[in-house]
Amino acid sequence: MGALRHLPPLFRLVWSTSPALFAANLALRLVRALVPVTMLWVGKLVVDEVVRVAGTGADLGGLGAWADALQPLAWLLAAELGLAVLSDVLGRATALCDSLLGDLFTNETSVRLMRHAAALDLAHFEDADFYDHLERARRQTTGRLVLLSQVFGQMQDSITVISLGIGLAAYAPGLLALLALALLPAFLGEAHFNAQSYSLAYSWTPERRELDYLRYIGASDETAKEVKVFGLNDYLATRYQTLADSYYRANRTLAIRRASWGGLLSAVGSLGYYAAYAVIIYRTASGAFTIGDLTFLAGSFGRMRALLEGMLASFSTVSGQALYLEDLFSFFEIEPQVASSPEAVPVPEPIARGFVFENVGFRYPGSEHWAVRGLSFTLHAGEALALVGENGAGKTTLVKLLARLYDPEEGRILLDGRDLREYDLDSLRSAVGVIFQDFVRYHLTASENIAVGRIAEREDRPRIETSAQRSLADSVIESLPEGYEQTLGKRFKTGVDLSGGQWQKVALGRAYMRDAQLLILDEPTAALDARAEYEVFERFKDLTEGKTAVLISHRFSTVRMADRILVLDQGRVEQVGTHEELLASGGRYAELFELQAQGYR
Ligand SMILES: Nc1ncnc2c1ncn2[C@@H]1O[C@H](COP(=O)(O)OP(=O)(O)OP(=O)(O)O)[C@@H](O)[C@H]1O
Repeated sequence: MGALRHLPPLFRLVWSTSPALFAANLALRLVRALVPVTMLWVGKLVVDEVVRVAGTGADLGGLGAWADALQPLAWLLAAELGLAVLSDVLGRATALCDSLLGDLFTNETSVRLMRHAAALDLAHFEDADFYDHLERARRQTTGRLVLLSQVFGQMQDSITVISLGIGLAAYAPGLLALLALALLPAFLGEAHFNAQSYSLAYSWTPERRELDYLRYIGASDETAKEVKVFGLNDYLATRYQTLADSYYRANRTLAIRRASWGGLLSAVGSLGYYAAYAVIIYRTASGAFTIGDLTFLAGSFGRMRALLEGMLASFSTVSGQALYLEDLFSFFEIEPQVASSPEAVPVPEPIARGFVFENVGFRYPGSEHWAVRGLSFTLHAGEALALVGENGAGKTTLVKLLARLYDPEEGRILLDGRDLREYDLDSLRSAVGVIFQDFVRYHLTASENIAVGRIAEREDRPRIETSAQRSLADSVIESLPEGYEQTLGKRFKTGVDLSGGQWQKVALGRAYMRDAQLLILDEPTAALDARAEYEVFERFKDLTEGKTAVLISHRFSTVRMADRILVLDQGRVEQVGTHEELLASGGRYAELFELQAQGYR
């Protein structure tokens, strides 16, 4: 029952999707709800009339007498026919409203979910529990169609039951109470098993996610070649099967218990119904009820029992599904931690002095290990700074802090003397452009793949083409059958995949497209051939002209391009200086440089 508290917010959400459809749906259902009792009543009148006419023993031989005697019956039959047609029309109209409303609702909640997820912190996405939550919420946006029409159907059936109940109460209030009492155990049983199903599904979320993941790596374009050459298929299939089997077993136990108890408790309900029926037959036989009353009462009881049982089943589905709404609504309640403060100021344009890291320390959520700590250095406005260090030294983490994907746990980062947290987040993000090492290969058109660098300018074709030229992506794109309109990647039928280096040129185009005040390139040339790398560097100066740039690379040919170099080791600054200074000082930089140089000799 507690789960039902999610229904009012659900209704508000549905109402906001389309007030007109919502209201039409309710109105149609209200009318439809009253049709059954009216039909049963007309049916009773028909029977009573037939009995009456038969009882008068009137001679129906003459046409006139015949017409006179049967006229009321004809009217009654016409009324029944009208009601039957009305019921059918109303049924179709409500089904139409339900499906339109359901589709709109799915679209709207999906969009809301995407928007909300996008507003959350990166940290959330790196947290498995959050992912489970997101996954559960996501399932709600597609599955809730059924819930909606069930809730509406439930309301309609309740009105029908009440109307039948009023009719029945007029004849036999005691029997009504008997029926309600007999159905109660089945109702409680259903509610109990729902709660159990939900907690089973809930506790298995991580495993269900693993199942999805295994299914994905077992059969996806991105993993197919590695799965084949390593012969992973059997391993993955067996692993899937083992996990799926244990989930199946847990589910089966519950399903069997539910079915057994459900059968038993509903037999109690049937018992109540037949007891009431027996009483009605007895009282008709003893003359207390007419034959018409008998048909009305038997019909009403039958109808009511079917409705109550249906409602019971669907109530338990409704409350069961409403439990899952918890996931959706509580997902919407998650607030981002990295956000703009109300007094936030815009990022200065141009940045006058630059960024200062003051004793910055950061641990990833859930990790004991400091990714960076005691980090202090200055990134001057207009300079190109290279970050060098061994794997795991903290280079990417530093960049994430600079772009405020995370906030430091210790110390602070200043921009022109103000804490980064005092700036408006949108303005900060707009001033910063990052091309990550693991940039995204969007399976969209080539032009969109560059335009993502500044999506607001996606219609600015000259800007896209200039960006492509400068990042050397133009020759790649021009050789595609459909040029800039070519869909990239293999996900869609018309897509054409690129080589690693070609993708990197496209991604680099985003940096030119972005044209941000602070440009961060994480391994921008790792996949480029020697000639392309050389050419990119030729253009590097004009990419970073008048801008502040941060460059992460393991290639010293790239690193040398920078004005200054920061050597990181285990999350701390080990050395800072120009290439020449660092070589002369003979520390870690000189050592790493020498190691790489040796490889080329
Ligand atoms: N999302 C994460 N969650 C937890 N720990 C992380 C996460 N990302 C990185 N780390 C840890 O933080 C430390 C710094 O990682 P970072 O990615 O900044 O290194 P890096 O210098 O960029 O390395 P590479 O040269 O391999 O790209 C490492 O010890 C790493 O294990």
